[in-house]
Amino acid sequence: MVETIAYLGPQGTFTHEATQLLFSNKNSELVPYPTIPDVLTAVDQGVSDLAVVPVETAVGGSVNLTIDWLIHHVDVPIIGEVIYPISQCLLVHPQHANRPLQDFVRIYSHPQAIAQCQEKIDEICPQAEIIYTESTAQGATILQSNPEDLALAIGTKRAGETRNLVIKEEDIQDHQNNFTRFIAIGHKWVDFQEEQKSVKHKTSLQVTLPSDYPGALFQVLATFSWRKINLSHIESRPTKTGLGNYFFIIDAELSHEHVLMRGALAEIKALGCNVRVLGSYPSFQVNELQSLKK
Ligand SMILES: O=C(O)C(=O)C[C@]1(C(=O)O)C=C[C@@H](O)C=C1
Repeated sequence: MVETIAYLGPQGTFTHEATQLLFSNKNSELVPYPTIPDVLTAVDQGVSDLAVVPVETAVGGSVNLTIDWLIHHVDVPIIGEVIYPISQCLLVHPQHANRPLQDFVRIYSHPQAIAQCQEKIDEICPQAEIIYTESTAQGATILQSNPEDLALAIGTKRAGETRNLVIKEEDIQDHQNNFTRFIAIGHKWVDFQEEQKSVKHKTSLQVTLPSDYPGALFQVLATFSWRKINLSHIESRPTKTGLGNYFFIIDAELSHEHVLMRGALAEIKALGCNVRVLGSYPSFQVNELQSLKK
């Protein structure tokens, strides 16, 4: 049966690339949605089998929209993640390909892509107005359909190629270690493509501390520490029930079925914490963009 996989589109986003990478061995139909809530809702409501969204970027940190929707609006487990290198390209409409960069009055892109290229923009096009879009590929689409607009877009090479735009420059991000973490969610377990090497197995937890309990967070962290379970991420997000009320989101590098993790979870519950397992899943790391070009 053909699986449907929702992703943050349109075609040519970094999320699209990450989705193709994760599911390239599958007989699947990739369906673009314009916003992160639309993607997550599609799988929550059963319109789509699986979904892929960004969850953390190297420059901007956590993608709060993704985390808040996973916590507050949908109830679908994380089943995999890929840490993927982001190569930003400067795109231009062919009609303006030979113009000097100081002629351009606008740049379209996703806020994270702009942040990743801020120094470059200040250097080559400081006069341009920044117009934020829902995705990098949406910016490329706007450029394609408005040839009269003296504008640039920042996004994937593929977004430029598929829209007949000119790739003016590649790798324009300010820092070369520019990775984004994408997660796949779904109600069914998936065998990711065989050549993918799972470098780690992670478990993501949402922990609510008991109120008025001195040192509660310290004790939660100690349950992992003395079992030597490595934590790759910890952050707090508002419970939305009142000022100062927070959940902790903790990523631990072990399967939730491992005896040590089961022990840690039991101990955290015994402390009076509420624990929700957001997912226990393989984590893949792609170091070189070359491995995608197949
Ligand atoms: O706009 C895209 O191409 C996306 O896939 C979104 C997104 C993000 O949310 O950070 C993904 C990776 C890059 O960091 C820039 C943008």
